[in-house]
Amino acid sequence: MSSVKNARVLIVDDETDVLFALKMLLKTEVKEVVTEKNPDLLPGLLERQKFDVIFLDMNFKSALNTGNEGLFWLRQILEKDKDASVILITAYGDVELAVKSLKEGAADFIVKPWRNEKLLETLHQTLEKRQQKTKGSTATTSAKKNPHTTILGESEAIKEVLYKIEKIAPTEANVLILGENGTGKELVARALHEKSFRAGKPFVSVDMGALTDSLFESELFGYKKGAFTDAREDRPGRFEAASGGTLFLDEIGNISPAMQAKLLTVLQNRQVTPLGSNTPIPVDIRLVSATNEPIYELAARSQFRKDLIYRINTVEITLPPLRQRHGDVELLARHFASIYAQKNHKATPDFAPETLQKLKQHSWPGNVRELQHAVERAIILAEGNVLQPQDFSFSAMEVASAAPAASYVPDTPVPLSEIERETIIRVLEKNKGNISRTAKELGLTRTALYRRLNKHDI
Ligand SMILES: Nc1ncnc2c1ncn2[C@@H]1O[C@H](COP(=O)(O)OP(=O)(O)OP(=O)(O)O)[C@@H](O)[C@H]1O
Repeated sequence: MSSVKNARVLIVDDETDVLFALKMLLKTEVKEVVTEKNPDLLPGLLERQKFDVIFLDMNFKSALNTGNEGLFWLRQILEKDKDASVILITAYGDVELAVKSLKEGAADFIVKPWRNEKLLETLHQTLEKRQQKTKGSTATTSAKKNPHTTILGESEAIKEVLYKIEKIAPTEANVLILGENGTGKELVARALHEKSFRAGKPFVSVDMGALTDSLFESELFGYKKGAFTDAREDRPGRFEAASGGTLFLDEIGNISPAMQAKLLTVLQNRQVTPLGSNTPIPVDIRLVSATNEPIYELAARSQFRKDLIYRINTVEITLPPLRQRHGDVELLARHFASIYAQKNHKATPDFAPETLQKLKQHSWPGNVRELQHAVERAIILAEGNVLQPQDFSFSAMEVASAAPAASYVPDTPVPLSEIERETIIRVLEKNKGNISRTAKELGLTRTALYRRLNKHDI
C-alpha cells in the first residue's frame, strides 16, 4: 500500500529490545523509522519532525507502572497535534487502560508480546484511516468511528431506554444520561446522534472530568493565535467543532463551580467567545451530557448548580447497572464473544452452562465494559471452543469494588493496611484510574498517593 511505503514512523519505548525489534520489522515496510528511548525528548522531536504514526509505550519503567505516564505522553502528543495517529503498546492485562486511551484519542493499541502480522495490520489500518481523514471525510458519525454501536438488551429496563431514544432522538431536546461507569452512556449518546437530524454532522465528545479549570475555556471555546504563550495558531473549540451536530459532555458531574458557571453562561447565551477574540460565535449544537455522579445529591449539597441541571436535563435517560439486569448478561457475553473471536482470528466459542451461571452471579461493578473485557480476556486465554468458568477470573480490583460498602464488621480484625489498600483500590476504580481525582477524594497529595500505590503494590 503506497501510504505505508511513504510513512514516517516514530517509536517511543524505554526498552531497547522493543525499539530494535520494531525497527527491524518496520524498516522494510515504511519510508523512515525513528526510535526514541526517552519520552522527555518527545516534545522537541515532534517540533522538528512530522510523523504519520507514533508507537507509544504505555509502561515506561522509569516511572510508576500505572500506565498513567503513557496516558500523559499521549495527551502531550495530541495537544501538539490533535490529528496525530498514536498506536499504544500495552502489556497484557492493561486492556482497560488501552480502552481508556482510545477514548482519549489514541488510534489503536497492540498488546505485548505482539504478532508481527497483527502489528502490521494495525499499522495499515491506522494509516488508511488517517488518509481517509485527510481526504476530507471529517464527519465523525459514530458508525464510522465505532462499528459496535448497537445497544443490545432484552430486559425491560433496556427496552425502556431504546423506546426513549427513538422518541427523543429526532427532537432538539438536551439530554442528560445517568448511570454507573460502563453502563453504556456514551453508546446511548451516539445513538441519539445517529437517529437525529444532525446525523450527518459531527459527534464531538469531551471528557469533562479530564479538563482542568485552566484548560476548560481553550478546549471548549477555542482560542486565537497569540491568546497565550503556546497559542501558535487559531484553534476552534469543541463547541465550534460540533457545530450543526451533537456535543457530548461526558462526566459533567465532575466539573468545578467555576466551570459550571462558564458553561451555564454559554448555554444561556448560545454563543462562545474564543480566548483572545472579541467576536462571539453562535452555537448550533444539540447537547447530550452524561454523569455517573449522583448529580441531584450534589445539587442538594450545593456542589452542582441546579440552574445548570435544568439547562442540561430537558429529558433524562437512566441506564441501570448490569447487576440489575442479569437477563442481558448472556446476550451481551455472546455478542462480545463473536466480536473478539473474529478480532483474534478464532472461531466463536460457546459458553458452558456453569460459565453462564458464574457470569450471571457476578455483580459487575464495571458493568458492560467489565463484561466486554472479561470476555475478551477469556477468548485470548481459553484453550477449547467452550468457555469454562475458570476462563473468567475476576481481578482483586473488581472483587474489592464489588464488595458492599455497608458498615460490615468482621469477626477477625482486618489489618489497617489491608483496609487502606482496599479503600484506595475502590476510589481508584470509581475515578477510573484518575490519580488527581483519587488523591483529592482521599485527602492526599498526588505524591502521597503514588507512595501508597507503591507500598501496596497496586
Ligand atoms: N447495551 C449494550 N449493548 C452493547 N454494548 C454495550 C451496551 N452497553 C455498553 N456497551 C459497551 O460497553 C462499553 C462501555 O460503554 P460506554 O463507554 O458507552 O459506557 P459509559 O457508561 O459511557 O462508561 P463511562 O461512564 O465509564 O464513560 C462500550 O464498549 C459499549 O459499546
